[in-house]
Amino acid sequence: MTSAPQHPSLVGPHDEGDAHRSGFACLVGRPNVGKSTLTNALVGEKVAIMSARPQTTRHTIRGIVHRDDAQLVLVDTPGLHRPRTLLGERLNALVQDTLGEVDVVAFCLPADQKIGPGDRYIASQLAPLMEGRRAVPVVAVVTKSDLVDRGRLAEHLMAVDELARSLDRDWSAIVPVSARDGYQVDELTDVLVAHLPAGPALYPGGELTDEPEQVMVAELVREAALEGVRDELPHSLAVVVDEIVEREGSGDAAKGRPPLLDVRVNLFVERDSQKAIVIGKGGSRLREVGTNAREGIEKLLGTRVYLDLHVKVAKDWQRDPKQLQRLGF
Ligand SMILES: Nc1nc2c(ncn2[C@@H]2O[C@H](COP(=O)(O)OP(=O)(O)OP(=O)(O)O)[C@@H](O)[C@H]2O)c(=O)[nH]1
Repeated sequence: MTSAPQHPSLVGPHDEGDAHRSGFACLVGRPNVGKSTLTNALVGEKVAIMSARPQTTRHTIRGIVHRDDAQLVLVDTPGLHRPRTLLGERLNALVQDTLGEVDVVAFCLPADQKIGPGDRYIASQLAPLMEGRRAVPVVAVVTKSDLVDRGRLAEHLMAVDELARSLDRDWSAIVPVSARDGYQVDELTDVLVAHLPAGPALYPGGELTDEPEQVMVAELVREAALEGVRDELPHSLAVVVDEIVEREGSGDAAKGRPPLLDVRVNLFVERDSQKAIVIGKGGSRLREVGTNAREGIEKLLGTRVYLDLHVKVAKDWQRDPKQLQRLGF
């Protein structure tokens, strides 16, 4: 008796239909629909910063799904929303640019919420991308399926189908998933991979993300700085990493002592009153922010970190194009 190979895809030559595929997928959807959680479930490790509150994902964070037969690069976009400030407009422009370049778009609609104006707005933005010679396929992903029973899920799937029809389009597929339970996450990967062109891996093996370390460090500091004061500083905080440098002579490979990194970070707020909130009485809050953020940064970079935080006031940075550029938006 012969036993089946454990990894069939590793054994034997690929025939034509089995060619290695690689490319980009972009997750879009209203804030809080589960894009970051789904990215993490697909990639299998925590790469994007998650939050119970909407709109913390400001940067395009990519995770990479490595398989023997494919490499899928995921782009987790900031929530596509109606622009209110210049920053909002920039984010939307960024989203549109990203969408035009990817091989497939995954449009996330949560199972536990009726389709609303926000979803319709995004669908209307996607519609033009879905036609013409360079049409981008859009897969409708029904997230958080674990929160509803089968009957409601079936109803929701029909409503999602109807949403495309109302725009005279068709989704390439409709896939219900639960990132929490892992339900159909692999199936979704299969569906997305099927839309990628044949090609070699775009990024080397073990690499999980091509997001510059600096952006991820900034996200960790931003998360820690907003903890507990989001209502007071909703969108008024920008975080920029000034430098990450290894302290000379700090590491000793022979003794297994990792080097110490000096990480210098600027936090920009819009008003003096906000600066006071971030710093706290006698600097107590800022110290706490530093401790919490440092823990995450040490995990991310895999070494000891000395975190140096500076809070600065940059008036009305959200509305000023020059300031925005300086802050990396
Ligand atoms: N029950 C359940 N909850 C989920 C699932 N996926 C995400 N959530 C929760 O939904 C909330 C929002 O998830 P995120 O992944 O941060 O949503 P997002 O779309 O990335 O949000 P933004 O960054 O604001 O655009 C979090 O509280 C998650 O725990 C799921 O599959 N099932």
